[in-house]
Amino acid sequence: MPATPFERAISLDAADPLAVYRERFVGSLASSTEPVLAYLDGNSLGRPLKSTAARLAAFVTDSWGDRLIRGWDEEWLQLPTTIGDELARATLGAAPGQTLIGDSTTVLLYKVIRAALDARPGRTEIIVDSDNFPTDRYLVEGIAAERALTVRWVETSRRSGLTADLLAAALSEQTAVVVASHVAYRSGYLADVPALTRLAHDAGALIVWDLCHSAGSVETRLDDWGVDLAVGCTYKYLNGGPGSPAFAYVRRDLLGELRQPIWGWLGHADPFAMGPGYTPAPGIRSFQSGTPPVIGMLAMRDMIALIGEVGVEAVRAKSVALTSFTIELADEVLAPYGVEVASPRASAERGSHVTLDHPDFREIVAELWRGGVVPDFRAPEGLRVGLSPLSTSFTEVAVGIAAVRDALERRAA
Ligand SMILES: Cc1ncc(COP(=O)(O)O)c(C=O)c1O
Ligand SMILES: Nc1c(O)cccc1C(=O)C[C@H](N)C(=O)O
Repeated sequence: MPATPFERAISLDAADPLAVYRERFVGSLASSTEPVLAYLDGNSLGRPLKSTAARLAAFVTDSWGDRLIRGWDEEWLQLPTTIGDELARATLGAAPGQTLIGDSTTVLLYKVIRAALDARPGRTEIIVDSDNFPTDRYLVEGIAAERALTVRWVETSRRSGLTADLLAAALSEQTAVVVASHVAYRSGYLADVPALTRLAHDAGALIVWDLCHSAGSVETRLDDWGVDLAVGCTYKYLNGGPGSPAFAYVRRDLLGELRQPIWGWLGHADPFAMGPGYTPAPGIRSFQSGTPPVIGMLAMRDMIALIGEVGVEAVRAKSVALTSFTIELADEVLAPYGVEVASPRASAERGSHVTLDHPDFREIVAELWRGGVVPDFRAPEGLRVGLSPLSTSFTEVAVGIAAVRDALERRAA
């Protein structure tokens, strides 16, 4: 008799070389066969690592409490670039000196898009796709209005993403900047960053990549891929906690050329001179504006170190195994109830979440949350299963899919 989904999940967990890391997270399962909570939303907010509790407590007593104002000179002012370089090495594929932590994703995106636009004077269009994340679309609309430019919309479907063909058809000698997501927030579509970057460059444009849904779960090789600019959040697969600051990558040879628009004192070459006039700092520090959010940067350090320890290839392999298992169970268990897979079936075209469509999912997700199964809902009818490679088990996936089946079954009865 073929194994049931639960039996298969238990064997997959038993054979998973990364399973040992699950116990490092707060709220991880005591036993893989009896999950307390099937947490399937690590693509929105990652679980904290247990080591983070001690790191935060020690910061209050030893660092903030003991060093007080001296902490700025001794360590804190350097943290945006120190942690930026740690992140660059562990998962971004970027050499030191090009990555900065600070602000929110939205604010950093604004800064890099504006800087890129100003580097392409005379060009009149910004390209963005219609299913990109709202903040990306709204920023592009706002910046276009601010600068009297045109938004060239590329129509993407909520089940796919920005392909090379679609981008090639939209690019022209008027394109100044393209704004694109590496992993689409709804479908999980994984864009071909090197190919799209080459296309943008061939048209003389710059391209800004939103890495929110890939950083920490999908390998990136920003330097090798010739990426111009990239921004991502740290509260999803980098487990930095709610509202942890974002990161920005600016390719080294653009650093002298690009000027970001928010001229604050800590982006100045000599902030403590407090002199007249703004002279940008050399290097990536010119993308900083104000005081770094030090407390918010601490937790991600634990996850960056863990990804470095495990290796991003192993993290990606587990992510692919989890998303593949989710699709396998969706086809087997949920398709008979009319559920459709709204994510790419080819793992090479998929990030670390899977979206399933059904007209009843809005209500069903609310029921699931009450019952200890936590995916999320994205309109109009998508249930997103977020698979955080180092903290999600195959059994959590099986528990989640069974709960969805039970909810659909109750409706059918
Ligand atoms: C692709 C993408 N961009 C941006 C954001 C959010 O930006 P912010 O951190 O400024 O809220 C998210 C998630 O919230 C996202 O998924
Ligand atoms: N950033 C979020 C928030 O502040 C509240 C609730 C959810 C989020 C998210 O991260 C949403 C997520 N980026 C998405 O892809 O939908």
